[in-house]
Amino acid sequence: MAIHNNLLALGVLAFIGLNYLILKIYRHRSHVNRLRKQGVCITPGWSWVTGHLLVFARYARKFPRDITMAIVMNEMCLEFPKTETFIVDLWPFMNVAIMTYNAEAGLLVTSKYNLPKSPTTLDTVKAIAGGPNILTMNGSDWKYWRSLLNPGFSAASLVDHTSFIVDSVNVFCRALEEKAEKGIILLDDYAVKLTFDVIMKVVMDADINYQTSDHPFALALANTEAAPSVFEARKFNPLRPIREWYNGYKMQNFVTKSVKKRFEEMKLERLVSSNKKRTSQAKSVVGMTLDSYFNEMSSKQSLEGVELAPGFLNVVAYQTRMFLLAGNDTTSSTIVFIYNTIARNPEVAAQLRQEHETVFGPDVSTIGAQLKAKPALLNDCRYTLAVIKETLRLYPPVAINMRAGLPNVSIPTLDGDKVPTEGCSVMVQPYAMQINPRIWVRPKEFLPERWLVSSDHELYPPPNAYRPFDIGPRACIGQQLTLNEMRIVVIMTMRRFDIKPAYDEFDELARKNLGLLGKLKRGIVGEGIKTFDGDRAYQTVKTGTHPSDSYPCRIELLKG
Ligand code: HEM
Repeated sequence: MAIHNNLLALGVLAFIGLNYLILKIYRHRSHVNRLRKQGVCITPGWSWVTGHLLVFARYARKFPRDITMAIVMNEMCLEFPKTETFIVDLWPFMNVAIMTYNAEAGLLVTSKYNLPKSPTTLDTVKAIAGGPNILTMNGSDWKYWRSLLNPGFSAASLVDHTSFIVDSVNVFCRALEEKAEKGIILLDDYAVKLTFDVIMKVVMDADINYQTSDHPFALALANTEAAPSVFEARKFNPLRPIREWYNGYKMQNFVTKSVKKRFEEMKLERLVSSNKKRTSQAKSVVGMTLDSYFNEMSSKQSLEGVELAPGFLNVVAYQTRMFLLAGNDTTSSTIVFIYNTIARNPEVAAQLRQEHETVFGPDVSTIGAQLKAKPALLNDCRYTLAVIKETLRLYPPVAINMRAGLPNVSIPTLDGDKVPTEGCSVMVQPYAMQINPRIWVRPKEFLPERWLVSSDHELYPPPNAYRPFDIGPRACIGQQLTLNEMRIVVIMTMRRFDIKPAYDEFDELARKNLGLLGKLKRGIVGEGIKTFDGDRAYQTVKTGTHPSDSYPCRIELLKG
């Protein structure tokens, strides 16, 4: 009898669940259908049951399995040259999405209307950041944090960072030197460690030396997947939430401990100096945050027994974790793609070396000291900056800017229609926009000179169509820092090393080392597609953006 009752209860629950699901699907698809009937431009092949999921899967089959979603989206974009804005329905993976790669529409979304960040943004980064943070917040919360942290990224503060960036790049160079002429290395691993050392210093004022020894936070971060590609099975791994919880716990633990320690140090400094305005440690993200915490306390309040409020400590930890994510893989993957584009364009390498010799002279060993003494020398390397900008045009590491639609806000299409945004996610596609053949001349070619020509030249970049850092009030706070860091890396390595991709050798080795199961699988499904646009190095996602297979390469030492 008891079993019978339990089965009945289960049956009723399943029935309610199924009806709820059907109702949800119906509501969602009706929204798309309404837009369709209004004549809004929509990707062909939509169905009431699967939306565009099967269409998307068909597009995805043309690419390597691990490629970023943005490249697949770009392929969809190519179908809409007349509107440059269209609807895609990938529910339940995402809300009804308005995709746009139109420069003017993108500007409206992120500047004029400055649409709010979509709740999906927090879902995507929650495993890493732990909770709401500057990237995901809206309204007054966001304003508070942005104005608090902006000064730490001002030109004057960035000059202060030059010295430790140079030191970190020196460690990077020593690591490459050790591996030079010795076999294949995975360059991405080295670049990630370098950028992690730098971002830890900027955010927490911590010298963690991840380039020379392991670090628990970095390992936990690397093991957490922010947003695996939509079509990857690992997204559905039932163990994933447990692993994410464990890594999140380790990250939160490390950050809160460090913040508490810093809080006590700053408190002591204020007590000793009785200067309640600013302490010497207020330059890092954590330092600035704690400084404002002290400053907001009533001046009469004694510092002696003051503790950090647990709620505030948590928010600081979320912000810190977000910064460590935002500043790491974005920069490291761009560094690797810079080397890749240089390897594919030898004339670019020659021009870079020529520029560095002109600015810093023939003795490569003095570059670090020169940069420390005069950080403004970076500005004399205009071609270097052009190479970095052009790499970011073709390989933008943040491949989608997602916002939430609002009532009464519509996005114009190129042919003059309007797409109502209410209830939709609005997704600006920087990659598709940055290679849009309607507005860019020779869009797929790597041409650093675009960034050096005058405005009447045909190669001159079209307005508002270059947005690797986003455009508008929510644009990347770290963009000048990362451009400085990347310039220092290129300047300090170009005349010491020649870096060549070694995918052929790597793939051959992988084929030889295949186990029985691997061979069987290859026999059945084949090797799969391994290149994009003829290049074996393409963008994949793991935590953030990374080059495929971590970029196997060989390092050659240059005499000089
Ligand atoms: C090549 C390197 C980088 C690229 C391409 C990049 C790109 C971007 C983009 C596109 C956004 C807007 C994201 C969105 O709308 O969802 C953004 C925001 C942000 N970035 Fe970066 N970023 C880079 C490096 C950095 C670094 C080094 C830091 C840290 C110092 C950083 C910190 C942030 C933060 C905190 C935000 C949120 C800003 C806000 O909403 O107010 N980024 N970045």
